[in-house]
Amino acid sequence: MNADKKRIIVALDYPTVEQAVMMADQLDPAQCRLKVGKELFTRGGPTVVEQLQHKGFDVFLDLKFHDIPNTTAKAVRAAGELGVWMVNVHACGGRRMMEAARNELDQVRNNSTLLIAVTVLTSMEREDLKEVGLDIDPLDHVKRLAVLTESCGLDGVVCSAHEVMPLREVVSSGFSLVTPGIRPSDSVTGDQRRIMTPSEAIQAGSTYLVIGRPITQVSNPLAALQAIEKEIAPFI
Ligand SMILES: O=c1ccn([C@@H]2O[C@H](COP(=O)(O)O)[C@@H](O)[C@H]2O)c(=O)[nH]1
Repeated sequence: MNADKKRIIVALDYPTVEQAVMMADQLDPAQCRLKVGKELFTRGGPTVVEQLQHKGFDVFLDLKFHDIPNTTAKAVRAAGELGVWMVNVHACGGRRMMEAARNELDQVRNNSTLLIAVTVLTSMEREDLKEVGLDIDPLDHVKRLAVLTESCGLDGVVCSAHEVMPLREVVSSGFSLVTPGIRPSDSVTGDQRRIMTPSEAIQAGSTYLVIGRPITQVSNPLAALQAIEKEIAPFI
């Protein structure tokens, strides 16, 4: 049972701060959260995060840190000090990196930032893993990384909605499962591979749905968001 009714995180993947802020201005912080990723952060830096926070939004800073433990931990600390709602690292950085990040974040005063880890990118399928030397089913790798992530004291993982049900057998119920790769039935897949519709993902048990282009790249973003909210409403 998820008490949090704000289940949609809108990915503000825009090339300019102006476009991102214009989109945020059409949204309601009581209804959704926002994600700032690599493109927008590289353009706008911490200022764009603060602008969105000032408008009342919880911000997921999706920079997927992956580096040596000290560097990753200090970057996560910076995110915590910025007061973001959620920040992430790559689980494949391993135990020492994730534990260092957890410890560093815990030292930030009055901090409530959620720290999660990316397992296998939703754009990857079995063949992609094979090419990088991992000849295994994505689900098996996601499970392994999720169990490792929880044992390092993190708050959740990024995975595809396909993995949510099997993951619940190996992680605790309070562990957040954040799922991008969400595609309403009438939207294009693009570069995503392990996809699900919003209602399927919620019914599978996703804690949060990360949705970008199906909302931000259509002619009427607000209508698209409202349609998704309506689609998932019976299941939350
Ligand atoms: O495995 C992952 C991790 C992160 N993402 C991010 O989510 C959004 C998805 O955007 P769409 O436009 O809905 O595809 C995007 O910002 C990715 O960087 C992901 O897709 N998969």
